[in-house]
Amino acid sequence: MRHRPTRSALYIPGSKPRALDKARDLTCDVILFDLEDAVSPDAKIAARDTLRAALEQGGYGARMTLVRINGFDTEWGQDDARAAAAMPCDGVLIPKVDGPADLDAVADVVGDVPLWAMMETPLGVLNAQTICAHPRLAGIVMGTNDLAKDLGAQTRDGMRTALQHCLLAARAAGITAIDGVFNAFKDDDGLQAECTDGRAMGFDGKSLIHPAQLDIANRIFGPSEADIDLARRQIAAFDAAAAAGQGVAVVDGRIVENLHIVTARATLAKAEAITALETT
Ligand SMILES: CC(C)(COP(=O)(O)OP(=O)(O)OC[C@H]1O[C@@H](n2cnc3c(N)ncnc32)[C@H](O)[C@@H]1OP(=O)(O)O)[C@@H](O)C(=O)NCCC(=O)NCCSC(=O)C[C@H](O)C(=O)O
Ligand SMILES: [Mg+2]
Repeated sequence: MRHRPTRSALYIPGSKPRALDKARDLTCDVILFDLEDAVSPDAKIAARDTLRAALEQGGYGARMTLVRINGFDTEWGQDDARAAAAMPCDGVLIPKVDGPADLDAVADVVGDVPLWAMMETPLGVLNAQTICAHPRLAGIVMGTNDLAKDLGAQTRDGMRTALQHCLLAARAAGITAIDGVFNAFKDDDGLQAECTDGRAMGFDGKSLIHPAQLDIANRIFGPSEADIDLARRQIAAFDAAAAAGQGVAVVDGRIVENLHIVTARATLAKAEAITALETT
């Protein structure tokens, strides 16, 4: 079960001290410290030191901290990986993963640091099963901008098969899956619709580009009061049914079986983990 909250995963350019500082007070569950696309080529080398200093200074609380490096097919990738391995972070996020060999190559450089993969190339999506089954992989983040570019997709629906295929692979491997970004960061209605869609598909959270997007993602990917109340009532009804020798209960006119109790317990565990994170 994935109990560490990942409702909101905010990209922060590793080259921007002001944004790195601001992130200490933001309500994101995951911070994606970026050395890749959010950093211009002329700022990439200096960004490593800027980011290392920010992480060493700390203040990011219990949020999950991942460092996105440049790919090993670029001049920066290997040095980024070496630098990230020495930073106090929870994992290294690898862009444009095409197959498990890309993970092996980074694993050889970073040692025991957990790996995360950006799923954003057609080949990577086709190889999602072997990528997600990699023993070092802790989670995936969808890269819908790169994916749309490579597919020629003009809408989210054009990427739906890829999104669901990657989600299936992540679930089969028991790892976390975070949805792609919504670029129009001033369009709250659009973000809400896309978060609702991602949650309905099964994603654990949404990657974000601006602090203004945090509240919507946290609300939609977190259990609501109604979800928590239903989970509690399902557990109570099922326990009562079991005590009476029944294998099935009924709540709000719907059957409740053991598998629903697994989901209900996960909902309560997620709510507790969110409360713990927010009070840290
Ligand atoms: C999109 C932005 C360039 C907008 O920046 P800005 O014009 O500064 O916005 P605001 O003036 O509204 O900012 C208000 C304050 O918020 C801070 N801020 C802004 N963005 C962030 C952030 N991401 N993290 C932390 N803090 C942030 C500003 O500093 C302002 O603070 P203050 O001065 O104290 O008031 C900008 O949001 C941005 O750069 N966003 C990140 C873009 C990014 O990371 N892009 C790459 C990742 S997306 C991607 O690559 C996905 C994937 O690979 C794919 O293929 O899909
Ligand atoms: Mg990308």
